[in-house]
Amino acid sequence: MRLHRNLVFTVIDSIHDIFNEDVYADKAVEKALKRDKRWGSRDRKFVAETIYDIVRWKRLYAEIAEVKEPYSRPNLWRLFSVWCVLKGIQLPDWKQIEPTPNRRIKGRFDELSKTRKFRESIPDWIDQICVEELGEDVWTQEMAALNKQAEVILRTNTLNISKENLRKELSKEDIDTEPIKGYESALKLVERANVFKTDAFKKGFFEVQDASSQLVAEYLEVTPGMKVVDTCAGAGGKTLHIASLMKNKGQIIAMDIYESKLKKLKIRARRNKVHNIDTKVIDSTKPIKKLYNKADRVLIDAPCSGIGVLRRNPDSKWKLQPEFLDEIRKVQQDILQQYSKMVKPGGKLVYATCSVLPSENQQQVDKFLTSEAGKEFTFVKDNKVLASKSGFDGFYMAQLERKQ
Ligand SMILES: C[S@@+](CC[C@H](N)C(=O)[O-])C[C@H]1O[C@@H](n2cnc3c(N)ncnc32)[C@H](O)[C@@H]1O
Repeated sequence: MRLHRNLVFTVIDSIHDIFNEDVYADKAVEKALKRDKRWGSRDRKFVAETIYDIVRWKRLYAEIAEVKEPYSRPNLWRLFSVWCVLKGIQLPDWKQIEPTPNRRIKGRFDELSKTRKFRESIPDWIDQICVEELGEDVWTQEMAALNKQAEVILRTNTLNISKENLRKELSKEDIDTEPIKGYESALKLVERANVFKTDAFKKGFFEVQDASSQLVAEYLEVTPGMKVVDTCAGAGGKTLHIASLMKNKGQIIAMDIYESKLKKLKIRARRNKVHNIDTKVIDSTKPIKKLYNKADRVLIDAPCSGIGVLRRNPDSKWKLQPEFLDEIRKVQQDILQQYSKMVKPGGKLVYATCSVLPSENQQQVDKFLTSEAGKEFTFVKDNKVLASKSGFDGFYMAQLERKQ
């Protein structure tokens, strides 16, 4: 493989932004891909995948290269050299690249690979918490799975097209997909492609959504005509799925503390031809109280550590802080206590996270069920989705029913 200077310089600038300037990796990649309109799909793939690789393996590469943060330009080039050697790419003869014997890099890689926190490139504190909560064996497998590149999964918007017809439409646009057993509306891309450019996307035939995430709306067991509150709706990934399952009939109230996210949801709803969503910003306790005892279904897709979706957001490993985890666990319990009151007697509540940590998942549900507010509910079922078992994101979902 021949390395192109402008592509590699873009990678170096981007990892500088991510590691030294606290820019989110997806934003840095977005910016990088806008740098040169002449780049073809292979160039773009190189830029995006190399940035994500170096972000994912930062700790391992830094240990191999013996560099410390904040990374100077020469040290960013050293990280890049490690990436090249481990990928089997010959180091170019450029002045930025110090001659480093491949033997030395490979030797350090073999040595460091004996220790999980280096091999899987994970901060000590996350490794420690996950071992405590999941046990050595489960965590070792889980972390290896969370370091794999995520496949692109689509959710058919069955309001507008069937899964089979969507396959045909996409194939006309040279995108091959295959169904995934056990996931009603999901299609997996055979090869990565920019699906957002397709006519099928513009016509609202699908959304990009991981297969595990697609289990959440189904867990709510909605039917057309119900009143459903999606309390942490964000930009509406799951709200749109709920609307599809309700066949556009009934009412969905999509709530979030950020108006900007709900604005994005509205744009997506229009493209999806969804007409039964009302949005409501949670700017006080008022909008919640107004809905006490009113909803057939309440979804709490709670803010969480995101440890189940590290395949997609590898930079979270470096941005996450122990204090944030403590804080978010408090928010999760608080949300459960308050928002559960919107469920009407006989109605159902689903609590979900994209984390695999029991302290954010079943322990939160257990704590809630033994509290005053939780006494009104019975536990129906839960699903602990591990990336290592499912092949998709790590997720948790629990269904509770309010007593009559
Ligand atoms: C896991 S994300 C939701 C993802 C979204 N449901 C989807 O499927 O695309 C959690 C959301 O909770 C919101 N949030 C954080 N604190 C909240 C609170 N106290 N009440 C309601 N929403 C909150 C965040 O803004 C974020 O959008």
